Amino acid sequence: MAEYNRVSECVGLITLRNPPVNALSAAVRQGIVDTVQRALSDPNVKSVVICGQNGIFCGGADIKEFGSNMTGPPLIPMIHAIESANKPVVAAIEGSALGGGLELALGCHYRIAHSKARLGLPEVSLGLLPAAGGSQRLPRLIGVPAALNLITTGRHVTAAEALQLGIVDQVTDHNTVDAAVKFALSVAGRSLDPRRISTHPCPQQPDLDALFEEVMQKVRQSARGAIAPIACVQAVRAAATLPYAQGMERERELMATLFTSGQARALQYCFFAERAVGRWRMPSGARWDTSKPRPVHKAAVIGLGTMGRGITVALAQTGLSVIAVETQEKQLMEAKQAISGMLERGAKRRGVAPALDGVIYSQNIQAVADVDLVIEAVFEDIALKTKVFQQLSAVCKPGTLLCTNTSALDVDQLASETPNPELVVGMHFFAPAHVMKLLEVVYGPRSSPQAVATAMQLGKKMGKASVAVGNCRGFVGNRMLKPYIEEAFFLLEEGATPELVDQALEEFGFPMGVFRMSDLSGLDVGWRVRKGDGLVEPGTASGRSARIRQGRRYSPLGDLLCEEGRFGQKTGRGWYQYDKPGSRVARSDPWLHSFLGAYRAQHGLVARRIDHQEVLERCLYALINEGFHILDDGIAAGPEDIDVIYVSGYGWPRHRGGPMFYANMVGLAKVLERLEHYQQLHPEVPHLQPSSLLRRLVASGSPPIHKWGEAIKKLHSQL
Ligand SMILES: CC(C)(COP(=O)(O)OP(=O)(O)OC[C@H]1O[C@@H](n2cnc3c(N)ncnc32)[C@H](O)[C@@H]1OP(=O)(O)O)[C@@H](O)C(=O)NCCC(=O)NCCSC(=O)C[C@@H](O)CCCCCCCCCCCCC(=O)O
Ligand SMILES: NC(=O)c1ccc[n+]([C@@H]2O[C@H](COP(=O)([O-])OP(=O)(O)OC[C@H]3O[C@@H](n4cnc5c(N)ncnc54)[C@H](O)[C@@H]3O)[C@@H](O)[C@H]2O)c1
Repeated sequence: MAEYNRVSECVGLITLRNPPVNALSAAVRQGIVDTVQRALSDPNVKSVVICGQNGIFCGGADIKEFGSNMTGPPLIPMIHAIESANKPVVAAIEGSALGGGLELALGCHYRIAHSKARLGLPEVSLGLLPAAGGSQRLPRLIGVPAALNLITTGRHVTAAEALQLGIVDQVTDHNTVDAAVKFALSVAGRSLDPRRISTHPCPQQPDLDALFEEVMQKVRQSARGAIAPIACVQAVRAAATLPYAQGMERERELMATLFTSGQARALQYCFFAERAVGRWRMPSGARWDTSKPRPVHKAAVIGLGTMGRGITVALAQTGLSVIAVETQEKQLMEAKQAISGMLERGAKRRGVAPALDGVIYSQNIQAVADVDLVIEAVFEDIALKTKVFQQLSAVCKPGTLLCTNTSALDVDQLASETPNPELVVGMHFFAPAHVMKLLEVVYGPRSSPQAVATAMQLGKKMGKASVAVGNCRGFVGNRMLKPYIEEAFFLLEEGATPELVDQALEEFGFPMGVFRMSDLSGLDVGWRVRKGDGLVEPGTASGRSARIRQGRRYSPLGDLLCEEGRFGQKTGRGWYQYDKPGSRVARSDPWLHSFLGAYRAQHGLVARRIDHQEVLERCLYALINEGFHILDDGIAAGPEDIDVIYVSGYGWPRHRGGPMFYANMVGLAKVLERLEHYQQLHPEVPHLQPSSLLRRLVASGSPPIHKWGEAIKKLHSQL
C-alpha cells in the first residue's frame, strides 16, 4: 500500500509501505494511483514527494507476482500519470531504487538520493528488461552508452555515480525525505516540460550503428545463450532510433517474449533460491532461525598455500583480524607477499584502504590461542589434518570453532579426533577463495547448530553464497561432478573428442567444457584422488577387462595422460596443447587425437558418431541423477541448495537455473527415460542407474520443483 500525508502545509508525501523492500505489488500500485490522484486534486498541495518506508525507496516490481495472474493497476500508465502531473513530483531515494523502483523514480520530475543509496535496472539478471519505460527513459536521460552499460549488466550504481551520470539531481548525507520536501517546495510552480524525460530525444550519439553492433557482439559473447541481455540492447536501440511511443511498443513486445520464457523462470528461481539457502536446516531439526551464531572478531588460517592465501584475504576484507600460520618459512614469506598484493589490488578496485594490518603472520600455531574461529587449509592428508586439529584443540581458548577446508576428507572423522567434535565443521571454499562465490558449510552428526550458524554467518559476511550440506565424499558439488567427468571420459572412448564434448557443454552455457576445465585445474588433482582410491593401474593392459575396476566401468584415459606428464595448462599439454606451460589458450592437439585412436584400437573399441544431444544427456543427466541421490540421502536439504552450489561454484549457466531446476524443466519423466536408456546400453556404469528418488517422484506424478521438499518428506515417511 501507499500512505498519504500532507507535510510543510503544501507538499503531498506518499510513502510506499510493503516490507521488506517496498516492492510494487498490486496493492502498492493501487496505493500510488490513489494517493497521486489525491495529491494532484488537492488545491493546497503544490508539489509531491514519493518515498519508501524503513529506509528503502523500492526494490522494483513484486517478483513473486510474476508467476501468477497479475491484477491491479499496471505500472506503465501509473508512471505516465506521474510524469504528466502538473505539480512537481520528487522521488526521495534511500536504500535502493531498483528495477520498477527506479523506473518509478524516472517518471518523477526530480530525484534526490541519500549518499548511501544504490540505483539500478537489474531486470536482466531476472531474465527480463526494464519494461515500465526504463529502457526508453534511461537512455534519454543519460545517453545511450551509459544506459546500455547499466541495462545490459544490471549493475547497481552508488548515489555518487548516479549523480555523475545525471540519474539523480541531488545527493544528501542528511534526512532524504526532509531534503526532498525542501527541494519540492523550492521547485513548486516551475515549468515541468523540461523535466518529463519521455519527451526528450536521446542525446546525439555519433556512429550509432557501429556502437550497437559492437555492444551486441560483446553482449552475445558474454551472455552464453541468455536472451535477456540481447533484448535489452534491442530495447535501448529502439529508444535511440524511434519516437517514445514506438519505443514503448518495442519494449512491450520484447518483454512479452522474455516474460514467459524458461530463462526468466530459471533466473527468478535462482534469485529466490539464493535467499532460501540462508534458511538452512539440519536433519536433527536444528535451523537457521533457532540457532544463534557466535560472534567472530578474530580468526586464524592454518596453511598458506593456494587456498589459505585466498581465505586469509576473504577474511581480512570483511574486517576481521586474521592470524595466518604457515610452517615453512619460505612459504610464509611468499604467502605474505601474495596476500598483501591481493589485498592491495582488491582495495584499489573497491576504493578503500587495504586491510594489510589486519593480518598477522606466524610460523607458530600457539599464535592462534585467542581466536574465535580457525580455518585449516594444510595439505589434503588425514594424518596431518588430525594432528593439526589436535594441536588446535590444545592451543585455542575454549569454544573456538575449528573448520576444515578439506575437499574430500571425512569431516566426521576429523571431528571425532578432537575433544569437542561439536565445534568442528567443514568450510569448503573454492579456488581462488577470495573470488569464488561459493562456500559449502559441511556439518557432521555431531556439529552443533551454533557452529553451523557461525560458519554460515561468516560466509555471508564474506559475500559468499553459503550452503549448509551434510558430510559425504565430495560433499555436494564434487560428488555430483564425478559422474559428469566419468561420462565425459567414456564418451572419448566411444568416439568423441575433447573438442566435441567441450563445444556441446559450452553451447549449453558452461564457461568451459569439462576438458578445458580439467586442463585449467590440473589433471594431476584427479589422478591423485584415483590413486588414493586404488583405481590407478600403471601400464598398458588392454581389452574390456582393463576398463573394469572395482566392479564397474573405468576409463584410464586421464591416468595415461598424467603418465605422459600431461597435467594441463601448467605443463603446456593436457587434453589440449598450449603455447607454453601456464598459457591459457587451448589449441587442438593432433597428438591427443592419434593417442585416442591408438587407445581405442588397443582396447578393441570402435569409434562411433556422437552428437551434442548425447553429450549433454550423458554428462548432465548423470550429474543430475547424483543430485537426486544427494536429496534422498538428506545431504542437501532441498533442490535449491544443489542449484545454488552449481550456479555459484561450478559454472552452471544461471539462465538454466541449476541442475535440479533444469531437470524439472526438461521433465522428470524424460530424465528418467533417458537414464534408463543409457543404463541399458551401459549396464556396468552404476551412476546411470536412475536414483530411486527420481523414480518415486515420477511415479508420484512429477511434482513441480517447489513441491519436491514436501514430496520427499512424504516418500520418506512411506518407506
Ligand atoms: C532490494 C535488495 C537490494 C535488498 O537486499 P537485501 O539484502 O536487503 O534483502 P534480500 O535480498 O534478502 O531481500 C529481502 C526479501 O525481499 C524479497 N525481495 C526482494 N526484492 C523483491 C522484489 N522485487 N519482489 C519480491 N520480493 C523481493 C527477497 O526475496 C527477500 O525475501 P525472501 O523471503 O526471499 O528471503 C534486493 O532484495 C534485490 O536486489 N531485490 C531485487 C531487485 C530487482 O531485481 N528488482 C527488479 C524487479 S523486476 C522489475 O522491477 C520489472 C520492472 O521493469 C517492471 C516491468 C513491468 C512488468 C509488468 C509485467 C508485464 C507482462 C508482460 C507481458 C506482456 C503481454 C503483452 O502485452 O502481450
Ligand atoms: N586447491 C584447490 O583448488 C582446493 C579447493 C578446495 C579445497 N582445497 C583443500 O584445501 C586444502 C589446502 O589445499 P591447497 O591447494 O591450498 O594446498 P597447498 O599445497 O597449496 O598448501 C598447503 C599449505 O599448508 C602448509 N602446511 C602444511 N602443514 C602445515 C602445518 N602443520 N601448519 C601450517 N601449515 C602447514 C604447506 O606448507 C602449504 O603451504 C586441502 O585440504 C585441499 O584439499 C583445495
